[in-house]
Amino acid sequence: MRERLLAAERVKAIEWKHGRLHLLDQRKLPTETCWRAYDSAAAVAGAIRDMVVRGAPAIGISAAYGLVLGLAARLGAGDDWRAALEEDFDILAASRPTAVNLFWALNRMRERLDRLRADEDPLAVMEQEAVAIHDSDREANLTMAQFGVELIRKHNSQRQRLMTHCNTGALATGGFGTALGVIRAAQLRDLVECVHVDETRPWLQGSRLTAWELAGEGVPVSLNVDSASAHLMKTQAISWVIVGADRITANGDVANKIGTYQLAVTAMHHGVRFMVVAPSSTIDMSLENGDDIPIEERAGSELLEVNGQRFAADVEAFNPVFDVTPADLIDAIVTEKGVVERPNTEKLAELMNRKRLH
Ligand SMILES: CSC[C@H]1O[C@H](OP(=O)(O)O)[C@H](O)[C@@H]1O
Repeated sequence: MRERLLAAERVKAIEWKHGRLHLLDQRKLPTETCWRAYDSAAAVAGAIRDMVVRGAPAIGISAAYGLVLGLAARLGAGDDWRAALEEDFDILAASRPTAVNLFWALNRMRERLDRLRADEDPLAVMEQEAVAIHDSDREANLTMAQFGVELIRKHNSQRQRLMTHCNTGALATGGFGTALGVIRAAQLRDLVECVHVDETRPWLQGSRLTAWELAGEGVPVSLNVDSASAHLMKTQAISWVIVGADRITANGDVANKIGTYQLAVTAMHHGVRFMVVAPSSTIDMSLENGDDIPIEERAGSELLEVNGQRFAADVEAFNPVFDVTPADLIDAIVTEKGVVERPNTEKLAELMNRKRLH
């Protein structure tokens, strides 16, 4: 399966070359392919904030490269670069609040910096660490794709209908995707009759990004408005809802794109299995449950304006872009360390004690 996924790879969102970070501007997809080059930590923080790049793992990877860019500038200034670099850590950490992968990546970069030996070149070491974060995410996705497709086959080895929300593909990660990685693997194992894709308002990650990623690889896709997902689960034989995550707490509660919680409630009501696919860098054991996950609220203009046309004047807009799904609505959490069925605190603690495979 690993080789077949590698052979099928068509899409990437992040490239580090010649000491600069190149990001595919996801605000322009699918109608325009526009790559942007970044050469400072502040500019990368802006790209994360403005969702040029988005998706929990992709945000973490981009922040790691952003820190390398910050270090290059600080070393060049010749001042006490460690103290000056704190400003870059802070600006990157402030870019978006919910995806814990951002903080996991910055912490991993800080830990490597703290282990720097006098005979090591700081820039070379930190660039290697950022590349390692990127590569390990790709490897984790290949592993999770295999774990997830085996879980699907365990319950049903025939072609079946799957549902997904938002975008969890190559555009949201270091490659292949998390939930979309499982769906890609299911397609390669001839297990897919149709993938029902929620358009995922207001940013339309589903209709603009997921439909584009999957259709471009011949995966049968049916796009639906978010409010049709309950009707689909009632009237179609959907076997799994498969989604990603931005932060998973110690008890298995999951923060993910707004709309995920109601999908889970509806899935429980209709006997549809619910799978969350996320690398262990998404698991935040410092939070006991999902009540404490910071939920990002974005500008009301994302709801009230389209293509510069404002829908309604003087109208308040409530625009939280994540919600929290309680662990008891989740059938399985798939990570690169293994699969946790019926997640709870004890099972997640055991999983996190396992050695990372990549
Ligand atoms: C592979 S995790 C992707 C995760 O991130 C998305 O949020 P956003 O597009 O706002 O960064 C969404 O929650 C996805 O599940």
